Amino acid sequence: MQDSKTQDPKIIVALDFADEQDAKTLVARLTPEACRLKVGKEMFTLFGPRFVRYLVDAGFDVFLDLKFHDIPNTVAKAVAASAELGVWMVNVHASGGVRMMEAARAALVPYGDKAPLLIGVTVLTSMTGEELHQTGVLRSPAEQVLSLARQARQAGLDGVVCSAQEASLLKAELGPDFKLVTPGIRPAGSEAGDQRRIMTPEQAIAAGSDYLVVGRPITQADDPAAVLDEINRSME
Ligand SMILES: O=c1ccn([C@@H]2O[C@H](COP(=O)(O)O)[C@@H](O)[C@H]2O)c(=O)[nH]1
Repeated sequence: MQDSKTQDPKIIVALDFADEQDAKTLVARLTPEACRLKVGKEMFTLFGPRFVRYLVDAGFDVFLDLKFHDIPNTVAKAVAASAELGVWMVNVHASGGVRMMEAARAALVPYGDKAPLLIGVTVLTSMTGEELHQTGVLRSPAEQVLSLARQARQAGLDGVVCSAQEASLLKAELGPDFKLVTPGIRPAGSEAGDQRRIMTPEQAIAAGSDYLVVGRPITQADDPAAVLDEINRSME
């Protein structure tokens, strides 16, 4: 789905709430001009497609972050089901392989310019190099991210999820049009929590991130809309 908005908000607010009303209260304080929204595994498991449609109907671009990873046929069907929800972006794990990603790409062809952006997850931003090694991958995170991003581009995906720490490398290697979606964003002074490969919003934009996923620094703030405004202003 291409941008129909005049503005192109860079921040994607990660709605990770156990309570649907809490999420809706936050959403009521946000606007589609100031941010996009992400629904992940927690809220989708609790509240399902109905909650996604609520956000789409409210005019927000929605990133459905379910990180599909399965056999090609199953992933293709799941990606097509996501397109039916009218989401703006959907993702699959790039480590599922080129054939799986090609099947996902093909499943979106019938949707034409209404198809969501299709993005490959590379190495989770919560992972350190040591943790990656423990999974059997002996490359550094940057090397593994680049390898998976190359496969994602080969399969025709629109971009990848990576950490902003890898953004300048990927922009240099894969060009300006391949979208980089970067979680692990932490404004200076905020808690890293379980994230490990982090950057501030200003650093992420300077490194070449196209979209910055920000969850807890906004959703757990006393005034989430004010924090979002501050982040948007810091990136101008
Ligand atoms: O590599 C990844 C992929 C996805 N995520 C998701 O982004 C948000 C980040 O939330 P914070 O509260 O800002 O840490 C969360 O929904 C993750 O599931 C990621 O962090 N890293």
